[in-house]
Amino acid sequence: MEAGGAGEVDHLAGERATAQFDVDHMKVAWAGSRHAVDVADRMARLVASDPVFRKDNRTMLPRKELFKDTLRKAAHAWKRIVELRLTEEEANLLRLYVDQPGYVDLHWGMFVPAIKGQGTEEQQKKWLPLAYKFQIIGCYAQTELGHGSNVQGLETTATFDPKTDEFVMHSPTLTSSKWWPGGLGKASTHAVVYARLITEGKDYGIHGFIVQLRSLEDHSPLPGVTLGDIGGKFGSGAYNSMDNGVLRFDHVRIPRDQMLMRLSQVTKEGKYVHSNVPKQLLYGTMVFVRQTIVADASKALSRATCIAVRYSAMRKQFGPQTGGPETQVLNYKTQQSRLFPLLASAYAFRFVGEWLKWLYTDVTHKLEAKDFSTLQEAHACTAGLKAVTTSATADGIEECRKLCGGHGYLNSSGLPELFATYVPACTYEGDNVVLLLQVARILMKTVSQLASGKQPVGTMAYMGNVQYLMQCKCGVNTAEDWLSPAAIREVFEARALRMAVNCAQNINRAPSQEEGLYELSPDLLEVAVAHIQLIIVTKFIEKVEQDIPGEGVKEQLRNLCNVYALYLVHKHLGDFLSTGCMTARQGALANQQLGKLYAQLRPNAVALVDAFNYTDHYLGSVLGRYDGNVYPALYDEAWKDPLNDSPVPDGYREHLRPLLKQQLKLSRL
Ligand SMILES: CCCCCCCCCC/C=C\C/C=C/C(=O)SCCNC(=O)CCNC(=O)[C@H](O)C(C)(C)COP(=O)(O)OP(=O)(O)OC[C@H]1O[C@@H](n2cnc3c(N)ncnc32)[C@H](O)[C@@H]1OP(=O)(O)O
Ligand SMILES: Cc1cc2nc3c(=O)[nH]c(=O)nc-3n(C[C@H](O)[C@H](O)[C@H](O)COP(=O)(O)OP(=O)(O)OC[C@H]3O[C@@H](n4cnc5c(N)ncnc54)[C@H](O)[C@@H]3O)c2cc1C
Repeated sequence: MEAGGAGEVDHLAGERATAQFDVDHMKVAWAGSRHAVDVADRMARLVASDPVFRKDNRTMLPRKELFKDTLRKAAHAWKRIVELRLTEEEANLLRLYVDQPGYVDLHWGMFVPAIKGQGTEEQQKKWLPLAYKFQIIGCYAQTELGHGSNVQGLETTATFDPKTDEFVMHSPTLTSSKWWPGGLGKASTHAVVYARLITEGKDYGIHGFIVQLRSLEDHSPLPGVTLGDIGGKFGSGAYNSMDNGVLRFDHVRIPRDQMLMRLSQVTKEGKYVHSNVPKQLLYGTMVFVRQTIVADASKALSRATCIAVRYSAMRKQFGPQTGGPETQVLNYKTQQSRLFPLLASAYAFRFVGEWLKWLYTDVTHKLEAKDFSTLQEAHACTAGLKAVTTSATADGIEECRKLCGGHGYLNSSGLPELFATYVPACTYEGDNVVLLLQVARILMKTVSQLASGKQPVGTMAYMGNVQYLMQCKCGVNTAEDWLSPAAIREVFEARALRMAVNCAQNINRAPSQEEGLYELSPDLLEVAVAHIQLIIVTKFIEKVEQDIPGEGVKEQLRNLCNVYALYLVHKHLGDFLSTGCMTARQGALANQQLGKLYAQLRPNAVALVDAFNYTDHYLGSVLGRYDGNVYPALYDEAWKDPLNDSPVPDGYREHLRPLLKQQLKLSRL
């Protein structure tokens, strides 16, 4: 059943009637434009109405069948994209709503961007048309068995042979086996492989190479190439639809022009030439994907909160002492204090994701004009926001499962699979701790440059206001004072800066900078988190300050923004108090205001998740159904489990019957 379909009984109608804002306009605010709502709606319904894209049986499929199902869906999606002549925007949305991780994600999401970002014009002309038409399938083969985070530690070699004008790709050790790349195990014909470039006897470090892995005739691995899937992963269904793979090379030769040569080149004679650009541009594909992962975080968290809010509105437990109807669990203050910050976070991540996309596009234009000044800002923002939003989303999905009680643990709730599919986002595209330490190092560098008068820019500009922020006092006197965006912004800026300065001072006391960074790394993580939370809060405030049409929409977004900020104040009160940014009384007032905001949010909760405009197909949850008619659906769903195919289970004759007979004998004794 789909959102708002005709002829349904809406069990949540009462909830929808209490909304104090125009849901249709909120859909526009969420999606970014009316066009974005319409096109997403069209693609979601196209997928939901196509039986090939059915996914309600996914968690019951054995791995081989699941993988075949993924291949079928990917091929069918491509057929529909071609038949309907979908635009790139429509095609991306269609794939999103198919909602099954598979090789296409890496083909479009990493292989193509790697060639675009690191290939010369000539290389792009040769490879991209093949990739665009799916005449080749590509993946991104960087991580190895022995090294993932430490990219400079990769061991695969690409040794140039001037005699044949070829590179020789080789995996010298077991630990140099490529390990994890999605799509590599079974589907890809090609890969962008990251390997140490060796020419004229010298190791020039990591570079990218396009390597064909499988025959385009019969898909068998090419000579010298060992390929396979790395095995089952966490959860049922979930990321098991993806063929994360292992790859080894035994002296495999590729033409010289398959080295991605936009950033550096090797001549026919074997001379290494590095263009006058920062080496870190090699990491450009990761920066691009980290940016998309932030947008995906809001999608995953909004799905989980949509399920938990709708279910909490229909689920009833206990009731007033005086008797009468049971209470909707959404009315319990504890339920609200666990759920509403997650709902607010979904909105916060949506808007910061929108801003990050703008930043990424802006930086890309500057890079094209050979202006590299914003590269560090792009790295810090993508790495930090990726880390903070994915960690909060993974934790948030699990909290939503608990918020749905026992039924949340059923696969049919959609939450176990959503969690299992989502949680590796904390690891891939950079382990979150490793990424936060990158942000912290940049913050420490910025603090050390303050003394020399260098003015920080971009999202670190606030650090230039050091004199004021190190000594300012929070002016909040009443709970309502916490509704001031200026007050919120100031305490978040002061907290982030004071934590950074304190940490920098402690590092300076260490025998060496390196030792200080090592010893204080747990503190550095917290410094990075404080800075990134400031960015998210700031971008939400800026969003709310824009012109937002629709009755009551702006007010709801302001409430959500305040919930997000004050929830963080409450959660990290220790940081705010220990840095002297506020008093314990002001902390208590923040919490008092938070309670009032939850009460204001309560009548709008169901409508706020309706604004995500998700179909029941995309949500994939019996508990999150648009119509709220949960119990009959839960009951029906149970009977679909293969274990219920027969009333007497397989194994009865061998294992249950003898046991039961034996007990019978004993009882007769
Ligand atoms: C069609 C659209 C759909 C798209 C959606 C697709 C989504 C598909 C999602 C599919 C799911 C999963 C796919 C998963 C894929 C992967 O996981 S690929 C592998 C990812 N691997 C990693 O992320 C590894 C993490 N490690 C690193 O990034 C680096 O090794 C690390 C940064 C940790 C350290 O690098 P070093 O070179 O050793 O650098 P360091 O000494 O620390 O720093 C030197 C210098 O460089 C700066 N720096 C580092 N990284 C960057 C960067 N990315 N950009 C710019 N600058 C960078 C750093 O700040 C230092 O600067 P300084 O000035 O010298 O101090
Ligand atoms: C589902 C999935 C899909 C993937 N897809 C791809 C893909 O398509 N292509 C690809 O190339 N790779 C892929 N990867 C690999 C992924 O990018 C790496 O797993 C990731 O970068 C983390 O690296 P690692 O596994 O080496 O972790 P490790 O670095 O070994 O991490 C282990 C632990 O050590 C800690 N640690 C590591 N370094 C430090 C440090 N300097 N300071 C403090 N703590 C540290 C980490 O925080 C973590 O707790 C995928 C991984 C997963 C799980």
